[in-house]
Amino acid sequence: MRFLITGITGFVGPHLANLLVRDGHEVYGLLRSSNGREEDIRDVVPDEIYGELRFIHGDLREFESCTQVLSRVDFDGVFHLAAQSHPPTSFLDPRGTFLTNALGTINLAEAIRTTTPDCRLLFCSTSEVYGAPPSERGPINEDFPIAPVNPYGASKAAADCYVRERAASTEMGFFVTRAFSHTGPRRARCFSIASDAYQIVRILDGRQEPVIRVGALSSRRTVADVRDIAAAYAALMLRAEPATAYNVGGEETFSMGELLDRMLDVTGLAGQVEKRVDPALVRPIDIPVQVCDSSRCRTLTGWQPEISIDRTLTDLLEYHTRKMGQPVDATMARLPLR
Ligand SMILES: Nc1nc2c(ncn2[C@@H]2O[C@H](COP(=O)(O)OP(=O)(O)O[C@H]3O[C@H](CO)[C@@H](O)[C@H](O)[C@@H]3O)[C@@H](O)[C@H]2O)c(=O)[nH]1
Repeated sequence: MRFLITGITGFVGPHLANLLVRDGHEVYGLLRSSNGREEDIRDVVPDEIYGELRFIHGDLREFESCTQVLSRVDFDGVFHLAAQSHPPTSFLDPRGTFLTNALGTINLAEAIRTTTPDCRLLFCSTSEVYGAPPSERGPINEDFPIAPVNPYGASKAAADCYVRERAASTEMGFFVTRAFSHTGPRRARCFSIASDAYQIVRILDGRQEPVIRVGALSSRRTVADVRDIAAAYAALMLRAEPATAYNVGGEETFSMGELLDRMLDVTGLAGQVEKRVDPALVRPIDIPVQVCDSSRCRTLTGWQPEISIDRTLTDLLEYHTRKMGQPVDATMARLPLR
């Protein structure tokens, strides 16, 4: 089949591209006209896969640009991953966040409807649309109320509702995924677990004093590996019901502090670093706990997470070591999983 991935230079996009190419699909990546850089994905895309990928330029914020992209190639499905995905940034730039996340999705969906109505659309929404439901209600399933607590969640909720409404009111094959917390190789260091991993690598390398700047270590999340999330998206593209939302998430729930301690343990730094709360990393409005119920996706597709949290954390540490341009061996020799 022939697929388009928006957000090909983002976090999940390259992992999804790997998987789809390996499964024999034809894969195109959408690059933003102004600053799309194909090379950005080479850190997790091996040469043989990279050679198979094709790229198209386009700007989701412009409707005409979306229709041009969709008119050029006859896609069977679009994985719409492109977004302003950082909740703290959404407080600083709510208009930009809505422009990309809400209007960008409307442009894309409307372009599909008017040019290639048989094309399926996976809209990558988020667990953030549920906000912070009381933890005594148990794991969050898709029937929980939409109640975002930041502009990022609100922008995704708007697009999430729009996509499902369009599919319910028309014949369009549009559906929604709501991924819970995920991390792994390529995770940017502005996100919590990757921020901790990055600092650990710097400390091991002697570039940072043994002090880790942290935010809310008490926050609890069901955490998955990014490669498992990509596999769920691929499985859902083939089987999802139109107008339906699917939670996607890991097996286990951890506090951010527990994950930091695991990384300190495996790198031999436990007890040797100070964890110092940085007010800049403490969010004025935060979500204390989110536990995922992804049984709808699992029952439909048979998908389940395969990668252990220890493997995920080790690969994340290795990724940031390589990214820093350091010889991997010195740091990685400390990791027992290698
Ligand atoms: N360990 C640690 N945790 C921190 C730090 N700073 C903040 N936290 C806390 O860790 C939690 C998770 O934050 P992130 O992993 O940065 O991501 P997020 O804000 O939950 O958003 C991500 O996940 C969503 C899905 O659940 C995505 O939709 C979103 O795009 C993004 O990927 C939050 O409660 C945050 O306050 C830190 O330095 N270290």
